[in-house]
Amino acid sequence: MAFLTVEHIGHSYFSTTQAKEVLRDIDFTVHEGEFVSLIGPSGCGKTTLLSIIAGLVTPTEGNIYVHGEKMTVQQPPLIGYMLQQDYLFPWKTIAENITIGLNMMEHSKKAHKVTVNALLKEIGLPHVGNHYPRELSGGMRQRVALARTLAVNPKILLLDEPFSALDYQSKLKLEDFVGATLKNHQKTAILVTHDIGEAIAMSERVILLSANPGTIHRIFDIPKELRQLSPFEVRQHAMYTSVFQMIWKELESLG
Ligand SMILES: Nc1ncnc2c1ncn2[C@@H]1O[C@H](COP(=O)(O)OP(=O)(O)OP(=O)(O)O)[C@@H](O)[C@H]1O
Repeated sequence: MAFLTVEHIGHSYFSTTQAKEVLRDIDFTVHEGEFVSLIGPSGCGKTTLLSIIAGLVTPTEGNIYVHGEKMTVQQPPLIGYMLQQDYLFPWKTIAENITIGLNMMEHSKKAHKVTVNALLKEIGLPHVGNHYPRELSGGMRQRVALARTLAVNPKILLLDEPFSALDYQSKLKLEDFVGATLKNHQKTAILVTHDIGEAIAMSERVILLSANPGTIHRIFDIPKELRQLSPFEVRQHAMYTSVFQMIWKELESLG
């Protein structure tokens, strides 16, 4: 059974004078532990689709199923979000920031401490728990944001351009880090990105949306040879350029 089923999703935004159809008949499934990317022209509805999957927006048409269960806005699945900005609270320490989601759950403070320490170690920042976000670089802050997301053990991770605010070197390092960490935790993830290279490097499948309204134009299966590599290694592989050119050509054909 598919872990996530996106079934005939359609969405329109309504104002007092008009309705704007943003998504039409979006249909795909994601398996447990799979990493899928959404790409497409600006304004084709990628963020709207993520918000629908997260249960933040009720679609005008269609349904979302997680593990076969129909999702409702009243009872959304436990979703982890990673965004372009890290949204760490500047007045809280790194450890307190990681604990924010955990505090809403019924665990003891001692259990929180164990989780936070394990995550700090995992993100390679074991000694920053008592520091404040302003003392960390952009890449380090995004690693903390990932730890905060993983702390609540979400069913699905939704990544909305989480690397786009970083310099190129930090972006490549963080792609590798996030890819390895999510694999390690066997998390199912959906990434929205404008960077075709990033989508190829991180994903098992790339879904290309066309715009006005957003529909699925084509789904690309990333070759097995690339899927076994880290994102950085994928970018060095001989097959990378041909996959890039194939997706680029399709994206260009959309105008
Ligand atoms: N709350 C809203 N109310 C009305 N229109 C909206 C709303 N949110 C988004 N839109 C419109 O819906 C369309 C799709 O927006 P969305 O942000 O989902 O696209 P996107 O593919 O993520 O864009 P980008 O790649 O530029 O980030 C756009 O035309 C946008 O202006």
